[in-house]
Amino acid sequence: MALAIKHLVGGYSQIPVLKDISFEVQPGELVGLIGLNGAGKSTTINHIIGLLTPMKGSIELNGQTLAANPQAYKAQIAYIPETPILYEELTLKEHLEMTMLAYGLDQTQAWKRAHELLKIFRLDNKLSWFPANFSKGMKQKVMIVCAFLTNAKLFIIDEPFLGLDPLAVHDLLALIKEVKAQGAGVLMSTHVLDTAEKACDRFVLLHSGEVQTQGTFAEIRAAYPDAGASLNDIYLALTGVTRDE
Ligand SMILES: Nc1ncnc2c1ncn2[C@@H]1O[C@H](COP(=O)(O)OP(=O)(O)OP(=O)(O)O)[C@@H](O)[C@H]1O
Repeated sequence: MALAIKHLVGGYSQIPVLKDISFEVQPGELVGLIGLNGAGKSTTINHIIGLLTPMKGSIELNGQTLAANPQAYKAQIAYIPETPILYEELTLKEHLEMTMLAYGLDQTQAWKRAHELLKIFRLDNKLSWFPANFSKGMKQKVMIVCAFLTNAKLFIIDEPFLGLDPLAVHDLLALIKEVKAQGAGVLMSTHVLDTAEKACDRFVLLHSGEVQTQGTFAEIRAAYPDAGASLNDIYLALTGVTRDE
């Protein structure tokens, strides 16, 4: 078991946004977190990374909880937010050094890995650049490089496909495959359902703060045989929206 969310009720104030959510992400598995705007994807992620505290239910990561052992829990997670969060006063090199320090990585090994990742994302000649000089996609790539430097057990990636060029999407999917093969779990929220259909091992479909359905694409298609052939069709049918509307 990597991530286990059980009966999570949560949100931002007294009124819960998430109403009794349960799902798991197993080691070596890429799970797609799918849902309309406002369905509760970011709220779920905010609970997993510890920005929000559950009102009810539990979140465990390899047996650790945030409440019992915050350091051990957080050390297992690498998070790539939808909107890149970088420090304006730090260079790319300093961002990488900070990640290495924060995760207690061996500098020699980590720099070897960093150079591979920087080359993949064509940032290898930009180590002295500040975030102000990067485009939005380049900032996203910096966050990807920092996340994949770590030996995290769980990667959480919030909508990676909208700001990245097709080559970077391809390279990111290859990296995900690599960390999955090493036993990490990956939870990815996205609206790009055709890519998700091909890449994800399982799906959790959220609707109005509830898990509407979950399973592999084959399982979901078998459960809703009349809903359509693609994840996009099934999702539109399940949320009650037709293509003609
Ligand atoms: N900071 C906040 N304070 C109060 N309510 C919030 C806050 N952020 C989100 N919400 C509410 O929580 C609900 C779920 O929002 P959430 O951001 O989790 O959706 P989402 O599935 O990530 O949507 P999107 O696809 O637009 O990113 C919405 O009703 C939203 O209005």
